[in-house]
Amino acid sequence: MSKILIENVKIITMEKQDEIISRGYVLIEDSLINLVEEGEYTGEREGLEIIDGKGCVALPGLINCHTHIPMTLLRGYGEGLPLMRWLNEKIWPFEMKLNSEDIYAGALLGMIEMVKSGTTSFVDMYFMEDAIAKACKNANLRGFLGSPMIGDFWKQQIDESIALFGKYKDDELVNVLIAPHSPYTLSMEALKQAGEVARKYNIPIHIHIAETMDEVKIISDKYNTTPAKVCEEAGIFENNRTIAAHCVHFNDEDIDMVSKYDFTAVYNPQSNMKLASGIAPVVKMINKGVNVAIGTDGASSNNNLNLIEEMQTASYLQKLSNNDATALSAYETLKLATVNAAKAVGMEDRLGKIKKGYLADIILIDFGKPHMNPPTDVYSNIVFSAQGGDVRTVIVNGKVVMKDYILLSLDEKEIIERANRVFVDVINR
Ligand SMILES: CSC[C@H]1O[C@@H](n2cnc3c(O)ncnc32)[C@H](O)[C@@H]1O
Ligand SMILES: [Zn+2]
Repeated sequence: MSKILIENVKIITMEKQDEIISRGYVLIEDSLINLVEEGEYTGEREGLEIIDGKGCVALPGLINCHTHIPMTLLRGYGEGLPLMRWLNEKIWPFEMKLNSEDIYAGALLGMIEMVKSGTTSFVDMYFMEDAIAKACKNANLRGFLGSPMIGDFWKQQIDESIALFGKYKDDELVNVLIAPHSPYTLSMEALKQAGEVARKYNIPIHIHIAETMDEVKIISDKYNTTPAKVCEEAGIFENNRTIAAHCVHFNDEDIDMVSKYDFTAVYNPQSNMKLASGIAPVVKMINKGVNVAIGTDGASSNNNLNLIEEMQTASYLQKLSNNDATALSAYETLKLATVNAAKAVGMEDRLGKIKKGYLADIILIDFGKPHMNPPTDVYSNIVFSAQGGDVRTVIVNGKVVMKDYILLSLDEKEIIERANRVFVDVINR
């Protein structure tokens, strides 16, 4: 059995806002958290891997609820375009040339970036998810992976998802989702089938809904209703867990409707700002009881996968757009990336908190940096003052993947060089 002791550390459990252990320890046995206590560890030390957490704050690993991980390869590609032109003119022509090795290279680059900024789980949608699953295993990151259904090939794509589910159903790190791309890129028949297959296999759905006004118009012209209502009519939400990216252009009726389902709206503020898509009604959704999580979207519309930076933008944008400095506090924002995200993937009793019996996905943030002091309000310092590079140590599923800023499972230099080579190759193909 592997045992890790993190000691001398301040602990944010995310159980309650005022539940902060000012100096304590966490004992990890294999993949699980076994003890979370105040004070000194007095038990047997032989065989323990010790992590001294002095000067650090331990918190649950962050969960990025909407990504297209291999799009690190397209970072900065297709700049300055709104969504529909960005997809049609730049992104989709580039993606048509990608093979599974390219996707694997891009996924590893994304994983380095995520680990270094404190993300331990991510909810992804991309072509050839099997290559991304392989990268998850090599990097030791937790993935919730959906092979997309898009356009006319959805029947064979749904079969790919079922095969992927069969392959990984007992895996500790890889979880498979059903991923219909959106109501505007799929027929009603395809959306219905996505809902049915998700119910049959009891798999969550990952989809884009109501991202732009262009989408709202396309759907209104075709169905005379909203994108969210089309998904409801297709039975996507019925007895399914749905993780819906964007939800920017939800009206009040859409919000009331989704609040009745096991539905998570994923807020992607930087992508929505960069593509000028709009501002999601996050405060309204939370007040109506909708579970809201947070995601970066792909690195091409962001341009990074840094969830600490995303949390800061998330909160500031809601404060500004609601004209209310109390909107989406630091603590509420941290919940989007931990507790609410765990609920989104149906693992609220296993992920998103530092708690006995939970999976050992833990990060240590370095409070020794000038910009992290004085630590007046620990939540505010993490969400508003910290930078991705302040993440010192990362543990996923009880394995240390970064210790004292050094990556243990990935060769950073080699992965960056390979991704840069792939980008040039694909452009010239
Ligand atoms: C079919 S895999 C995912 C598909 O989605 C594309 N994509 C990336 N970002 C967005 C976004 O914000 N809205 C819609 N679609 C997006 C990605 O390039 C892949 O083609
Ligand atoms: Zn997306």
